[in-house]
Parts: sequence; structure tokens; C-alpha cells
Amino acid sequence: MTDTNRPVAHMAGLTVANPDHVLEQAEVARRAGELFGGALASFDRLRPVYENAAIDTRYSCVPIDWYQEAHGFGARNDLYIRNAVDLLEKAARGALEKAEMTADQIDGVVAVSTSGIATPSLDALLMERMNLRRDMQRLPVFGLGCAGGVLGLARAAQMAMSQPGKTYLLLVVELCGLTFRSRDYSKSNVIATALFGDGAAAALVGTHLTSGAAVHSFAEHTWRDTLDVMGWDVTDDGLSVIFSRDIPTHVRARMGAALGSYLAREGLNLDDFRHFLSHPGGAKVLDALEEIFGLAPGGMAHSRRVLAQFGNMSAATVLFVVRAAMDDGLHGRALLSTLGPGFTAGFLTLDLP
Ligand SMILES: CC(C)(COP(=O)(O)OP(=O)(O)OC[C@H]1O[C@@H](n2cnc3c(N)ncnc32)[C@H](O)[C@@H]1OP(=O)(O)O)[C@@H](O)C(=O)NCCC(=O)NCCSC(=O)/C=C/c1ccc(O)cc1
Repeated sequence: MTDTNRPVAHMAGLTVANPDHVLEQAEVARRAGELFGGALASFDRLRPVYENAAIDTRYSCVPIDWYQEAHGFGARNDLYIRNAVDLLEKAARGALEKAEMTADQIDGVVAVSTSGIATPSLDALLMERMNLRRDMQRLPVFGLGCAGGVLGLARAAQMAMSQPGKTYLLLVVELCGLTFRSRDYSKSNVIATALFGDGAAAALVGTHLTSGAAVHSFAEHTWRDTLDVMGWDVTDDGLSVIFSRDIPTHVRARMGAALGSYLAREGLNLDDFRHFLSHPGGAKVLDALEEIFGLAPGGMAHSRRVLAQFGNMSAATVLFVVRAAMDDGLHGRALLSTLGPGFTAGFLTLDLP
């Protein structure tokens, strides 16, 4: 149970950013038809997924023509590093401005991303760009996939709680589009063309930032024997997505118990939450989550709206959902939830101001 005497971490200045290229779902569907229609016998059966994905637009750091060409891992990753740092800089500067803070007040950075590789890591690259302090603590986080938004915030909150008065910059960026491989004719790859987009988010986390949203508690659960549900297969031309068609079924079968353990530990009930802000992995994942949370179909309006406007931007997406909820003036207790490789569920209770 949460220790009522411990300092509470707050998240302030939450800012989101997208790259410039807009992908319209109808245009993506048309291009995917050109690319896969001749080569994949079952493509006609897959055509409806573009509409059923409930996505209208997504953002991309490369123009749509890029997706029709073949690219090596190195070229993709160069694009990843350049665009990830640009987007993070935009989001981080926005977060500092909103929180009325300056770069030299940042004591540490948690930088979350799983869609590319950078060593020195993105936080070190941003340090040069933004003239961040030289004694800053750095925590790059790779591998949490879509769970990285909620669990990254949890890690930043944990650091803040252990160092009251220090300020941590949470950075999340995913450029999912860059992992698309035009010569991969698997169904998963086709489904991925209907779902994934690019985006970034940044926020400041600290026990002294009392104007922001308060992190009440968090938890995670990694299920046994589920390593094959989500992940990357590393190939010569990049990161090939593994995501099981059974994810919605897993959610229905297992998520309720994991959530129940977290709520019981914290002395909370579903009735204590005014809002449910989930990572929108896909339309069918949201259908399953709404059942688990006891909501009417479509009840997670903010998750669905973000999915429609931005697609699935992996870890960044849930922070877009929180931003949208706060922009709409929602306040009170919200349950954030997500799923990522492991196969892992992440939960976080956030009290919106
Ligand atoms: C809205 C969808 C996309 C389409 O719905 P639908 O049009 O009713 O289509 P179906 O669900 O019936 O699927 C059509 C066909 O595609 C197949 N399929 C259906 N998902 C699959 C499948 N993941 N594999 C491989 N065949 C499939 C499905 O079996 C079926 O095949 P077939 O029976 O032969 O007609 C719906 O499937 C949906 O919401 N699915 C949930 C998506 C989902 O699991 N999202 C959470 C995972 S997110 C994730 O893992 C992130 C990875 C990631 C990726 C990139 C990054 O850079 C970063 C991260």
C-alpha cells in the first residue's frame, strides 16, 4: 500500500511533438495495395484493416514515398537518430517553457525509446543540443516497447521520490514508421502499416513540481511464457515487428487479474477512477480494455481520439492521451495502462490537477 508519508512526484509541462509529414489512412491503404496486392495472395482479405483500425491520420518523419523503397538498417537508424533528437528537443523545450523552468534546472533524464538504437544514447545527444548540465544523471531505456510511456513515467517518478527536490526530464520518442520493411510480406507487417506512427513527448518530474499531475502509485506485471507475444526480430535490413494476433485475447484473459492485484495492493477500486487513459495499441485492444474496466464500448474516448489522429506511436502514445485529457480540462483520478514486450502490463494512477 502507498506510504502516505513518502514525497509525491508530480509531472509538469507535458508536451507532445510530431514530425511534419502527415499520412492519410486512405492514401496509406492505396499505397499498401500497390505494394502488397500483387505479392500477397491474402491481401484482399486484409484490405478492411485500414478502415477497421479506426485511424484517420498519422505522422511520419519521412515522406510517404520512402516507405515504398528498400532501406538498410544503417540508413534507417541514421534517420532514427537525427529525427528522434530533433523531436525530443522540440518536446523538451516545450515542456521547460510550460513548466517555467530552464535547462540548467534538470538533474536527470529518463530517455525512453525502442524503435531505434543510439549509443551514445539520445539523452547524451540532447545534452549537446540543449546545453544540459554536465552532472546530469542519464537513464536511457530501450526494450519496453509500447509499455515505455507508463513505465518510463514510473521510473522517473521513482527517481524523483528517492531524490526529493530534484528535477527529472522524461523523454519518450518512437519513430515506428522507420521500421517498416517494404519487402516483408507477412500479415503482421501489413497490419503494422495500418497502425503505427511517429511521435514524442516530454515532461518534467519532481516532488517539488506541485502544479502538475500527481503520480499516486504504479505497478507492472510480466506474464510467464509470453516472450513471443511482442518484440523485435533483428534482420539484416532492420527491426522486424513481432506482435501476436492474440493480443486482444490475452488482454481479456489476463489483464483483469494483474490490474486486480495492483488495485488491491493500493487499496483502490475501479470505482475510484474518473478516467481510464490507456495506450491505444489498436481498436481491438481498446475494445478488450473497455470490457476489463467495465466501460461502455467507446468509453475510452481520449485513447480512441488519439488513435484516430496519430495512430499507435508505441510508448509515446499514452502521454498524448494524458495531454488530450488535460487539454479537455479533465481532472481527478485517472488510471493509465499499457502493454509491452515481456509480455508486460504497466499501470499508473495519476491524479490530474
Ligand atoms: C483493427 C485491427 C488492426 C484490424 O481489425 P480487422 O480488420 O477486424 O482484422 P482482423 O483482426 O480480423 O485481422 C485480419 C487478418 O489479419 C490477421 N492478423 C490480425 N492481427 C495480426 C497480427 N498481429 N499478426 C498477424 N496477423 C494478424 C488476422 O488473423 C486476420 O487474418 P485471417 O484470419 O487470415 O483473415 C485489429 O486486428 C486490431 O486492433 N488488432 C490489435 C492490434 C494490436 O494487437 N495492437 C497491440 C500491439 S501494438 C505492438 O505490438 C507494437 C509494436 C510496435 C511496432 C512497431 C514499432 O516501431 C513499435 C512497436
